[in-house]
Order: sequence, then C-alpha cells, then structure tokens
Amino acid sequence: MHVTHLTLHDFRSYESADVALEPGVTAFVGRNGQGKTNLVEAIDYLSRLQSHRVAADAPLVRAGADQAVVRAAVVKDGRTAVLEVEINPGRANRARINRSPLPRTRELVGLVRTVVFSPEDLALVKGDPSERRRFLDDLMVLRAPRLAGTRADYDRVLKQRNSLLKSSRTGRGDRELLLSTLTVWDDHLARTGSEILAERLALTDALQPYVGKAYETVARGASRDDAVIAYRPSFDLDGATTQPELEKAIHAELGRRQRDELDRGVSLVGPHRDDLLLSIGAGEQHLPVKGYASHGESWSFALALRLASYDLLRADGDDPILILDDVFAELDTDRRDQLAGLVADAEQVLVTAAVGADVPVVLAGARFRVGGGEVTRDE
Ligand SMILES: Nc1ncnc2c1ncn2[C@@H]1O[C@H](COP(=O)(O)OP(=O)(O)OP(=O)(O)O)[C@@H](O)[C@H]1O
Repeated sequence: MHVTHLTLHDFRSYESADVALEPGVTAFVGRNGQGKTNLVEAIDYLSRLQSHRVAADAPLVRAGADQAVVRAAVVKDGRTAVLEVEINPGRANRARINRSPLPRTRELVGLVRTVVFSPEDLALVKGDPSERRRFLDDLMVLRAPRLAGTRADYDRVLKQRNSLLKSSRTGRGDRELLLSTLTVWDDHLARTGSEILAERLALTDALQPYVGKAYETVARGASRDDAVIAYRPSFDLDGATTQPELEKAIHAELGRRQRDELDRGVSLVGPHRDDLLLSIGAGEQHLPVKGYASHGESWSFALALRLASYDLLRADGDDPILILDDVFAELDTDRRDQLAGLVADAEQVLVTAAVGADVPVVLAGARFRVGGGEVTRDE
C-alpha cells in the first residue's frame, strides 16, 4: 500500500499542509524542529490511532486550536480510499472513509499499516516491559484490527477492577458486595485477558524466525539463532496456549492471588503484568539484552524487531508503509547501509533526516524540504 496525498489541518505545528506523495522512497529533509516528524507521525496516527511519540491526543492538536484533522488518500491493490480522522482531545474522535462517517472511530485501525523505525526504538530493548507489551499489541492489532476492541475492553476492565480493589483497602463498604462485584470483574478480566494472551503467544511464535533472520542481517557476524524472543507471562501457564485454556488459567490464578490483590489494592494477574524477553548469544549461552548487551547490539535488536514486524506484515500479503524517522543519524555507517539496503524495495518508504547527506544513497527518491511551516518538493 502507499499514500498518494496527505492533508493536515491544525495537526502539531501545521495550520495546514498538503503533500502529494508517490510510491518508492520519499525523504523529508530540514533543520531540527521544523516539522518533519510531524508529517510522518500523522500517517502513523491514521494507522493505529496512536502516536509513536505521545500517549495522549492533546499534543497532536496545534497549540491554540481545538481540533486536528489528518486525511490521506491510500492506494491498496490498485484501489484508492480517502481516510480521515478528526482528533478532538477530551471528546470523541471521528473517522471517515471516502467522506462517509464510520460508526466507530477504531474501525479505521489497520486500514493503513505502518512500521515506524525511530530513535525511541531503543526503549523497546532497554525500557520497561510496558514498551514491549505495546510493541506486541500494536502489531497484533495491525494484523487483526478487531483486537483493537479487545485491547480497549481489557484496559477498561483493568481500570474498573483496580479502582474496586483500591476502594476495598479503605475497609469501608459492604464486604460481601465487594467480593461479588469482584467476581464479575474477574470474569471480564479472564475473558478479555485470555484473548490478548493467546494472541500474544501466537504472535511471539510467528515473529521469532523473522527476528532471528533480521538480527543476522543487521548484526555483523551474527547467526539467525543468536537473537531469541520469549513471552514471559506473570504466572506459570502450565502449558495453556488456547484462549479457553488461558481463561481457565487466569481464573485459577485470580483465585490464588485474591488476598494479595485485596491487600495491595491492584490487579496482579493478567497480560498487563507480562513481558517479552529478548536475549542474544551463541549456542546454548543466551543472555538478556537488557543489562548485558552493548549499545550496538541493543540497536541491532531494536532494528531486528521492527524489520521482523515489517516482514511478518508483508508475509500476511500487504506491504506496510515504512517510516524511518530520524534513524540514520543514530546508526553507524554499516548498520545504516544494511538497513537502507533491506528497505529500499518496499512499496513506500518515508524518511526524515536533518541533513540530506544522512539519507543513504540507495534510498534516492523524491525529496521534500521542510522548514518555516512549509513542505516544498525539491525539483
Ligand atoms: N501541538 C503543537 N502545536 C504547535 N507546535 C507544535 C505542537 N507539537 C509540536 N510542535 C512543534 O513542532 C516542532 C517539532 O516538529 P518535529 O518533531 O516534526 O520536528 P523535526 O523536524 O522532526 O525535528 P528533529 O529533526 O529535531 O526531529 C517543534 O518546534 C514543536 O514545538
């Protein structure tokens, strides 16, 4: 797939912007803080209804405005659709396809599929487990957009259940009522949590071969067995892998941990406590990346995770749009050339760079200058 036209209104620093794009490589070049990332962030937002930089919507709306609009014409299998999202912080966002409103905004998710490489990716390897959970969940939703609903349901259940557990710590209120309400939330948590867990386990299995292959390519001298990913649940699943088995396992664990949860006033069981373990090494000897790997190895692993996502989405039958946001300045020449070589034949690659010379030669293509609120094509 590729985007042929991007229009912004009051998105980030842009009062308005209108950019015609083509398949192949497009580079946005300009000094720091001129709005290059803002452009690609807009396309990424259309894909997931989430930014790769901020969790909340408010920073996406131009300061002083109360609504932002992102619109893109997207070509998939020769057919064009115009996707649009209206971002209304504090109120419901709205989405349209070919100008017709969608009943639910999240129906837009996954219609554009992006894979973003950015300097923030190092946090995938070095950051908290929440970074890796988000990585898995974003990818899972791009592959199966209906799971955006499951993910939202789980977050809601967790929030409600946590506030119930927290209120129990005050010791006030009817204990019996509390426990029966908790049982209802336990059911919801086990059901939605098991769906997410089953998908994450399957995704980790599907991703592993691609991660090994990508790591072998980006880390000099590595073999495809060197990089390993393993899903680490918050409790022993005892072999459960299917959704019904996992639902039962979560239920049983909730029963075991109930007293603990009531004491601590927080949900201790479920996929929100899990992690994706990353390790590297040769033969039998593998060490966790976090805390052991060098800076270069950590970068290689982060790139491998993104490349693997790209390959997996591609294997599903549709080329996602690749966004390389400010990454080349972060990489040494070898990694830079390797990454460029791997992505050069993608259907659409959008690159941002502060200096034109940072864009590798194999990624020659259309070039835009970004500065002073304007996006101008270099002839
Ligand atoms: N909601 C907003 N309203 C107005 N301006 C904003 C908003 N959000 C970000 N900006 C401005 O946008 C600019 C940052 O744009 P962007 O992140 O796209 O820069 P960039 O060109 O990619 O820079 P760099 O090369 O440093 O990454 C900053 O000047 C910032 O103040």
